Amino acid sequence: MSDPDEFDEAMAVANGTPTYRPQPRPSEGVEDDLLPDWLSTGRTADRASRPSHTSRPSRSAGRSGGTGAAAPSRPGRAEAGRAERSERGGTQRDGARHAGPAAVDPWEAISRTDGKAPGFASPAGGKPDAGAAAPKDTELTRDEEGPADPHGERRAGPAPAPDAPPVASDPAAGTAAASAPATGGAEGRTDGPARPPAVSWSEARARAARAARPARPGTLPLDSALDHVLAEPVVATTDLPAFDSSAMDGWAVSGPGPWQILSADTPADTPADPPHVAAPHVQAPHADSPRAQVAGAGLLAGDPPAADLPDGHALRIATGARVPHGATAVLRSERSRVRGERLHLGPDAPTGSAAHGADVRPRGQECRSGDQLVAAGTPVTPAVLGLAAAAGHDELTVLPRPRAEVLVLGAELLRRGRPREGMVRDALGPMVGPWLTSLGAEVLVTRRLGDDVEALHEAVATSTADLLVTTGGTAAGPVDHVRPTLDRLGARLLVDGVAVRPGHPMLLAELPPAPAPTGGGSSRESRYLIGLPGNPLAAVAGLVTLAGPLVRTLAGHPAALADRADGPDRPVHLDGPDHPDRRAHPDHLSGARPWTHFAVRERAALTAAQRGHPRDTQLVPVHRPGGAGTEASPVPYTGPAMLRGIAAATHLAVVPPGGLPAGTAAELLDLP
Ligand SMILES: Nc1nc2c(c(=O)[nH]1)N[C@H]1C(S)=C(S)[C@@H](COP(=O)(O)OP(=O)(O)OC[C@H]3O[C@@H](n4cnc5c(N)ncnc54)[C@H](O)[C@@H]3O)O[C@H]1N2
Ligand code: MOO
Repeated sequence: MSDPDEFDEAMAVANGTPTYRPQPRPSEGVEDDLLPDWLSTGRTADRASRPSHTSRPSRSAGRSGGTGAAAPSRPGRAEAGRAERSERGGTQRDGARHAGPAAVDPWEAISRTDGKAPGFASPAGGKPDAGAAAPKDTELTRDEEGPADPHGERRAGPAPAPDAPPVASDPAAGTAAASAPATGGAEGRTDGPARPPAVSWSEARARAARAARPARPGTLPLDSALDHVLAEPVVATTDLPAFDSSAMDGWAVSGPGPWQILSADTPADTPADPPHVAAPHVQAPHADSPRAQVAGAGLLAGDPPAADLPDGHALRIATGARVPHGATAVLRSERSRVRGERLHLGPDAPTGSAAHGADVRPRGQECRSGDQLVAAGTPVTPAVLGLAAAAGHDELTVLPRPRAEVLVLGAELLRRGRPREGMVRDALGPMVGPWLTSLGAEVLVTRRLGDDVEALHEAVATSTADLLVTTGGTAAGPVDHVRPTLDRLGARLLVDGVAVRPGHPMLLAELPPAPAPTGGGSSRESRYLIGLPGNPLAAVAGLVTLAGPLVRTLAGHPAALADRADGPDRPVHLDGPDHPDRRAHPDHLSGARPWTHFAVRERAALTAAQRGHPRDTQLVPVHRPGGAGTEASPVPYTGPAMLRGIAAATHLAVVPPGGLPAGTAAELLDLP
């Protein structure tokens, strides 16, 4: 099929309907000592290997997928009635335009999306956190209550002739002129301005991964450190356990039994559970210790040290309590029997129930003071937080997460209610922010800007976020403002179209430095903008192709190493742990961490042949009900404008140009 877009739509209905069953996510570990290597990884070389974008290639010769088809007009956008609706506007336009996150110091900017504002202190003396905004959701588009533009401003000019030259200094005029039909294939041109050939899918990923590096580390309190990457290892501040402690509720005993109970009030000849044993030789408990409330319970967790336990004696003890000096074992209550004032092994007690050391957790069993518990470069999971606390830490030294803003473009988008009158619901506003969060970004705000080119320019020019992600407006339509706005701002396009279906108009740009922050701003060298195509599945393709590698890099995630090592499309065989590619590309580190679901190089045989695109990589939503090592089935409803298929999918399969026969292994990308 020669028309790539016809191809895309045809593929949407070509796939069969598989049976869907839930499946577990893969889980892998994270290697030690990754971060130091990572931080020293070829920054200079990476910069040098970047394409030069200081002078952007001319767009004077058009850019298409080879069919010469005219750009499909976007429903209603050019219609007078539509413009009129837009001009009625909404109520939040001006407010929304200024509704970006307050400028804050980068070290103040590490905030949780629940609105808490933890301190993020640089070890090098950074400022304490003054708080950062919770993610916001603003709009410049219409909602159920009415149109969103109170002033009737619709600044984008009419669509120019297809071959009109770009006018970079005039955003309205340059809007459509600079946007040739964006088909992204490496070959085939029609009328309209020229674009450079789209880069291959894997080269695009590699460029995104190499574009940036993590910012300076800082410290965060434990309750704010989740999902950050450790910049320093977690080291034990003490032995764990810090003292010999009881592993069971029962009796601390000294020597072989029977034992004399250090109490006089235990009923005679009764099972010893629960005994009521006073421990007169135990020191007075702290006022706030459990013993203060439980008289006669023996030694409880949290009690101060007890006196030595004499040979041949027993003392009631609870799980977690400090084992007194002189005790040789803990005898579980269910394995004991009390007769009068003496404690015996119960009739069913297994051999060794009171052997030396039985049911005692010796000091240092888990670690010694100074032991490394978690390596630098490891993502902070809930378990890491727990371990860090157990090991005596109140805060962790981590890399800041990249701070992202989402700009949703399109005046045809409804924020609430049912699609109607040529308008569609905004499917990307609710999706892109959480997707970026799952990748490791801190999403500051999602703004809806309609088709207002000036609002877009202002939003991009004034943002202090590390990463801006736009949706829509990447193609050739009259109100596709993203590329012209980047031109106007002097941005460098690092990726200008990708040979992938869907999603070929996607782009990645490095923005000029942020405006001088008032009260804070980014600590990073650069700001980036990812332009996601407006077709929803194409936007997903942009997220996995560009946002995944870039965000992982900015966040310092070890999986970014594999992204950076990516290159031109090539077959990948990483089946064995000793395969040289696998050693060079530590993709096995990506694991199933909360925001690292984009494991790379996972593979599965496909149950159905994939015709593939003649020139471009194709990303195919698949479902793999059997989990790792089993086949993956393409799902139906995967047209570029559809999300039904991807919502049912577990992965995106990477189908190289030319397709794959059934049963052939395809690379799989995990989905969040
Ligand atoms: N002449 C050509 N026109 C188009 C080409 C092409 O090669 N030549 N490529 C098509 C492809 S493929 C894509 S993808 C789109 C990308 O266009 P934009 O990034 O400019 O996106 P829009 O035009 O704004 O929107 C496209 C489509 O998606 C809908 N949309 C946009 N945003 C949302 C949202 N937040 N939620 C739901 N749906 C959204 C929008 O209504 C349009 O239907 O360009 C093609 N054109
Ligand atoms: O089909 Mo478009 O490839 O980017 O959705």
